[in-house]
Amino acid sequence: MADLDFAGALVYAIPLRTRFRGITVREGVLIEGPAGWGEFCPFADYDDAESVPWLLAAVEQATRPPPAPVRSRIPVNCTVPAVGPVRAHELVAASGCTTAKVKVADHADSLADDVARVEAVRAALGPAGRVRVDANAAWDVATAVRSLRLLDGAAGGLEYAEQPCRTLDELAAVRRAVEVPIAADESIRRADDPLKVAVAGAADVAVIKGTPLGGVRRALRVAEAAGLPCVVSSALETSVGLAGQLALAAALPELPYACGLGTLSLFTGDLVDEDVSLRPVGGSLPVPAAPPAPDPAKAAEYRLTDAGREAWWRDRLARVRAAAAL
Ligand SMILES: O=C(O)CCC(=O)c1ccccc1C(=O)O
Ligand SMILES: [Mg+2]
Repeated sequence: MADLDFAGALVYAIPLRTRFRGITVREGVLIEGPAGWGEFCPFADYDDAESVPWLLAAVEQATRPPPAPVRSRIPVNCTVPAVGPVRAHELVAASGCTTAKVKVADHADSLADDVARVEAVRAALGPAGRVRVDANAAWDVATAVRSLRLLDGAAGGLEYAEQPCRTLDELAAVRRAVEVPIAADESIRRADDPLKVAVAGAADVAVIKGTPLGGVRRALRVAEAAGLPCVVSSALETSVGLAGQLALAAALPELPYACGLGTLSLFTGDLVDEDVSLRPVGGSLPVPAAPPAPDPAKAAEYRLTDAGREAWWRDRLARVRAAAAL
């Protein structure tokens, strides 16, 4: 990969507005190549082997133009972290989205909080909106069934529930027991064979994250193998990496649901100029022809300044590059 500027990689750190997936500051690296900029941003708890597809996604974006789009705008959901009902209502009302994804099961005994959050989100969306929940594999089957019945009532009908439990067998058992459609997220990302998800009768919807799946082309193959309706979702990239996720959503043959790509609202800032920043307007995002380049002033503002931490990222990039044989 001689044409990629690994030495000139920009290491960033952007604070989040609310804690999400246990993190308060999003960190990553931007790398420039002949087709533009790519983003390498595996979460800190991912080991080198698990980070390889994240690097392949960055390399693909920096070296190859995206596949041909079949649509030019992508409807997105508002992502509601584990906040109180007043804040949840504000977030949804300010988002301009007609679909909201609500994080649930964030802590032990969260059900009363989850119900209040889901009720507030429904009130903010009105009866025509869609409410989905994401439990990030936190429940066992019995808890999932009990919780989803309650949350389905609180929502006045849930669009679907994302990854209520950890295993495919558990997802299949929940799916048989409740009316709420089931979406697989972690089960797709971490499966050796995404086809198993459909075969196991475990899900109605596949959540496809292009960054951990190794880029747009690999993710398109996973989507095809899954044989289910797909929702493209972010891994909390800046606008640079989100451009690739929009290219993926634009290239899928069918896109029946709003995508989880409105996540820049969880960030306090971005690395590109306001004009090209991928913040949803009126509940959708445009598909950029090429990834936006970082704005030098923004890159300077959010440059990771802790020297030890910066060295950790550069070292990690070198190790993952070696593991990927790039
Ligand atoms: O799907 C969305 O609305 C936003 C993306 C999202 O929730 C997410 C982002 C990073 C890591 C994990 C997840 C998740 O779906 O659990
Ligand atoms: Mg999820």
